[in-house]
Amino acid sequence: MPAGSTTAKAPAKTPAKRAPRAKAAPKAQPAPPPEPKPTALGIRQIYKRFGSTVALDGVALEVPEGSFFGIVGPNGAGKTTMLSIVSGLLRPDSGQVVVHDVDVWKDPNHAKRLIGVLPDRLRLFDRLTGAQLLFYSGTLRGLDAKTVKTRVDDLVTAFGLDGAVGRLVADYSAGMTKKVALAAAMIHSPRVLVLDEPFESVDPVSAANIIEILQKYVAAGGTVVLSSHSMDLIQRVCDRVAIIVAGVVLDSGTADEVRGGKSLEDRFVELAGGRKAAEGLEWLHSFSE
Ligand SMILES: Nc1ncnc2c1ncn2[C@@H]1O[C@H](COP(=O)(O)OP(=O)(O)OP(=O)(O)O)[C@@H](O)[C@H]1O
Repeated sequence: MPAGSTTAKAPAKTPAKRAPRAKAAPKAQPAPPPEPKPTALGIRQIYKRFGSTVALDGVALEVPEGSFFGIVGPNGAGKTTMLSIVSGLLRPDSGQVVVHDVDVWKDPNHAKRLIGVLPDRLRLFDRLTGAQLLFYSGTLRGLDAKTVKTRVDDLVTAFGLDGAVGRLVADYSAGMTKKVALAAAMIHSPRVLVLDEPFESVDPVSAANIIEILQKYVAAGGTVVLSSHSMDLIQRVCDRVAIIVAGVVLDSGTADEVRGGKSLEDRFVELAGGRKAAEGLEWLHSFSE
């Protein structure tokens, strides 16, 4: 027997009672990619000239349902022209716009029921009071009087216009006019809101209020497309962005994709061709009197 070996038999181990093996948890499957959202607004190869000025040079954009979509671009880039075409106010030379599968230019009546518009140059019936204007807007959209009245009351409260609705719109300040026009654009609960510079002239408290209204609208499945010169605001509230320069979309996508790690303002300045040096105005510094 080899040294070191032992004859003592180890006591036979009574097999420990095994706990019943827990069923293996099913392997976690990677979450399927989210279904792409349907297109709320499709802008397809839009061209528009005014005489020799090319305002839109083949603009194409897809805006998914439930987006808060911001359009930025320098003065004269074509933002208003594009939003006017999208909302059926201006006919393109060629191209197509669809809103929830309805062709804006083939079926304008149907398309306009789906869209609420805040145009750039407001042409409101300003000899009406705010309340009359809102009532008129709702009635024009085919709502019955009782529904319009309820919605007018809700909108007036939401936009903080309580003290102003009895006055003529012609006497409103620029910001109040913007707010009443925005309320009028929403009264028929459209599926897409097209807003050209909605925050221009609006004070910061009212702007925050409007943003909250729009965010709730988007959370409920509505789609907002707006233009603004406030890069900070667009960066803060929009989940998708397009940068338009000289009638061409130079970049579009999620806000993070477009920013590419920079601020939206820096990216905008980069695409818009950089800042111009403020030279040649020396005469401005030699005051006449
Ligand atoms: N009715 C019109 N007649 C002639 N030219 C026009 C008309 N409307 C727009 N344009 C021209 O088309 C181009 C695009 O103008 P648009 O108003 O769409 O620009 P924008 O991006 O909205 O500018 P801004 O930021 O200054 O509001 C500009 O060169 C403008 O002068």
